[in-house]
Order: sequence, then structure tokens, then C-alpha cells
Amino acid sequence: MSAPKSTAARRGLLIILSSPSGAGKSTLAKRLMKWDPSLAFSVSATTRAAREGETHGVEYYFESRTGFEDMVARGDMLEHAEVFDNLYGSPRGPVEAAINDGRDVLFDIDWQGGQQIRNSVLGMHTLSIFILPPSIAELERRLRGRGQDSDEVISGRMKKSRDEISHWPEYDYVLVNDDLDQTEERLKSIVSAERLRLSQQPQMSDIVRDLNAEFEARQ
Ligand SMILES: Nc1ncnc2c1ncn2[C@@H]1O[C@H](COP(=O)(O)OP(=O)(O)OP(=O)(O)O)[C@@H](O)[C@H]1O
Ligand SMILES: Nc1nc2c(ncn2[C@@H]2O[C@H](COP(=O)(O)O)[C@@H](O)[C@H]2O)c(=O)[nH]1
Repeated sequence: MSAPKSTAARRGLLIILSSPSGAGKSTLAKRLMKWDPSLAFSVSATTRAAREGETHGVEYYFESRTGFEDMVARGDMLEHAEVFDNLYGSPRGPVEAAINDGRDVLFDIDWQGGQQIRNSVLGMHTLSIFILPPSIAELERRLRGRGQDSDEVISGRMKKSRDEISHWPEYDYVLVNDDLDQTEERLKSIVSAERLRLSQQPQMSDIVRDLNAEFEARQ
């Protein structure tokens, strides 16, 4: 099933994916982008070093700490936070451009970023989804299996995962990412349902007005 159009007469929806590191949100984000190429992925800026295979402007914009802080000082970040001793943030310009094109925007960010986007001055609809791992042992297996971080980095991320998980009640939906295909299907259903709700909302007051007029005419 292909994605329903996101370009109905409404402004873009901000879709926020958060999870403890390693639960699978980047994997799910990639699948969502493949399902609906009209989605705009918000490429974050970060001060962390690029991993092998990561390209500037694709996975992240890799910035120096000073470069990042300058962006924040200029108001160029929609949200930003310190995560695992590095700075991460969502550049404002591409998000605003996508919204102006009527596109929905996908964020792969932590709970601090999630809070800031939900409270941001953009006044946009947000849809937030928290991804849980099926177990802590499996979370660690996934972080190790990814094979991209040192033991020290992995143990730091495992320690922070409990705090990240404690923010699940702030999200509209929570999914346990056990079977990847099943989680992907659930995620797509959530996005489709929210788009349907938002696209129908403006017509509903007209429909109810007509229904009420019909009641009046029957009296
Ligand atoms: N449902 C799943 N079952 C098994 N492995 C999975 C599943 N989902 C993701 N993975 C694997 O787990 C590893 C971590 O996934 P991913 O990089 O998407 O996590 P993440 O939440 O984006 O992490 P980070 O926050 O550090 O960016 C990857 O190797 C990925 O292939
Ligand atoms: N608040 C934000 N958090 C972000 C952003 N981009 C990523 N992240 C979070 O960082 C961790 C670690 O990512 P990694 O690529 O180093 O593994 C990840 O779990 C995200 O939650 C951002 O723009 N803002």
C-alpha cells in the first residue's frame, strides 16, 4: 500500500520519532521515507564525529562546537539539546521551507527535542511516537550489533536509556519495536490516520452545519 498524499489543503504535520539510542528509530525513519518520499526528513546538525559511512548533509550536518553554537545564537535551530555529551539540533530553514511547500516533516530526535518541537512557536500540528525496545538486553544487543560505537559509548548510552524511556508518556503513541516489519506497519497506520483526521477536520464544521440545517427543516 502506498502512502496517502500529504499535500491536501493543510499545512505540514511535524512527525516526531524518539527512543532510547539503539531501539530502531533511524531504521524506522528510513522505512517511512521510502514509503512516502513526499515526507521531508529533518537532517539534524551535530557536534559528534561522523561514523564510518556517514556523509555530511545526509545523516547529519557535522559541525564544530563553535559552528553549532553560532547557529543557535543566530536562531537557526528549531530545537537543540545536549545528548550523550554532544550537541544535536534541527536546523530551522529546511523545516520551514518544507512546511511552506505543504510537506510533512519527520524528526528523529531525543525527548528534549520532542518537547521543544511540541512547544515551538511554529504552531503546527505534531504527531509524536515513542519507540520502545522489547527488552533492555535486546537494546544492548542492537547497539552492539550496529557495530559503530565503542564499548564506552555503548555503556554511556545504555545508562541514559532509562531516563529517555521515562519520557514515553509525553508522546501521542508508543510502539514496541520487536518485529521490525510489524512496527513499520503500525507506524504507517498511525501516520495515515493522523493525516486523514487533519484533512477532514476543516470540512467537519460545514458538514455538521448542513446536518443541523436538515434537522431544522424536519421540524
Ligand atoms: N525490530 C528490530 N529487530 C532487530 N534489529 C533491529 C530492529 N530495529 C532496528 N534494528 C537494528 O538495531 C540497530 C539500531 O537501530 P537504529 O540505528 O535504527 O537505532 P536508533 O534508535 O536510531 O539509534 P540512535 O538513537 O543511536 O541513532 C541497527 O543495527 C538496526 O538494524
Ligand atoms: N534533540 C535532538 N536530538 C537528536 C537530534 N538528532 C539526533 N538526536 C538524538 O541523538 C541521539 C544519538 O544519535 P546518534 O546518531 O549519535 O546515534 C539519537 O538517539 C537522537 O535521539 C536532534 O536534532 N535534536
